[in-house]
Amino acid sequence: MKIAMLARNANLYSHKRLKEAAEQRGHELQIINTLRCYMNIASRRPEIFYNGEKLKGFDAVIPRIGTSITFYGTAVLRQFEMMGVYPLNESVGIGRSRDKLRSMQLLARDGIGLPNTTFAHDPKQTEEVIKLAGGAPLVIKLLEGTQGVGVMLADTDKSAQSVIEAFRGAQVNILVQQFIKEAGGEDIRAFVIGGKVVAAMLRKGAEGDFRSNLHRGGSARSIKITPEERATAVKAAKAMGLNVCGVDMLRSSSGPVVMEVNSSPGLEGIENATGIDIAGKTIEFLEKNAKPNKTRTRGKG
Ligand SMILES: Nc1ncnc2c1ncn2[C@@H]1O[C@H](COP(=O)(O)OP(=O)(O)OP(=O)(O)O)[C@@H](O)[C@H]1O
Ligand SMILES: [Mg+2]
Ligand SMILES: [Mg+2]
Repeated sequence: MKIAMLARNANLYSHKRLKEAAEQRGHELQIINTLRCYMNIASRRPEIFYNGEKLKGFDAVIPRIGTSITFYGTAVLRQFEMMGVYPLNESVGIGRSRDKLRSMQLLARDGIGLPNTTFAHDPKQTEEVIKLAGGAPLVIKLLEGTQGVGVMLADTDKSAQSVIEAFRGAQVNILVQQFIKEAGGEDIRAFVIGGKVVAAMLRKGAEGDFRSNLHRGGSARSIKITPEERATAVKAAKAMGLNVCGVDMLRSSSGPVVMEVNSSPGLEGIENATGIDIAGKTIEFLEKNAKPNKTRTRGKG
């Protein structure tokens, strides 16, 4: 196969591992800097150019699009889709995953367990929103945060109110969510490839932090998840329309609840914690599925 990987930094662990895994299996993998691609949206003749040359002959594309370039990155990926190149994850699925509210709505529709979540535009509804989410303690999240930045815990209704009002005043979109205290600062990352959980880890936040993100100083270890957790992760991936993703869940007293689904999950934490060759499994998935014009998005946008 000839594989394109849309990524900005070729030296990141995940990117190096995917390249290595592809080459080990006899494929060619070209790292393409997403922001340096330019496109010709010509009628019936979609083209992408890179460093002055037309990109052609690719069987598959691996999107590793950072959250800061979602708009341009998904446009470049969509152009590959229009050309009939098989995407590891489709542009539509990535777009969904980048908006927490949109993701939650899709997951809720499919009956997937979620923390009680509320959203409002009008600052006058703050009190109602707090009540609807079940009252303090509450978690307040920026709609487009990542790596745990922009996730806050409000201990009282009063502090929740002032945080919500501050963000609303600054025109920032937020979610207000029930705090799952019984999770004890731990969450589960289930790594899904092609409708199966291939690895799972338990992440624990740094001392005194309720956020378990590894980027915030958390630690991780391999765990065996329950059949219910496994089914929830698989269902969440399907609801989002993602072939490869990291499903983050909390262990609540009423079973697993999904916090978010990451469409470009990092490989370093999960490979180190579990010893599982995620990069190899990803390339294997492409070997089985990457056929020309197999993308479902093609023609749908
Ligand atoms: N409702 C909640 N109850 C308890 N803990 C929570 C809740 N929501 C988030 N957390 C904790 O905060 C962390 C960060 O939250 P979340 O994953 O939603 O944010 P993020 O910034 O998008 O992170 P990521 O880098 O994983 O995309 C979670 O991993 C979890 O440990
Ligand atoms: Mg996120
Ligand atoms: Mg998270």
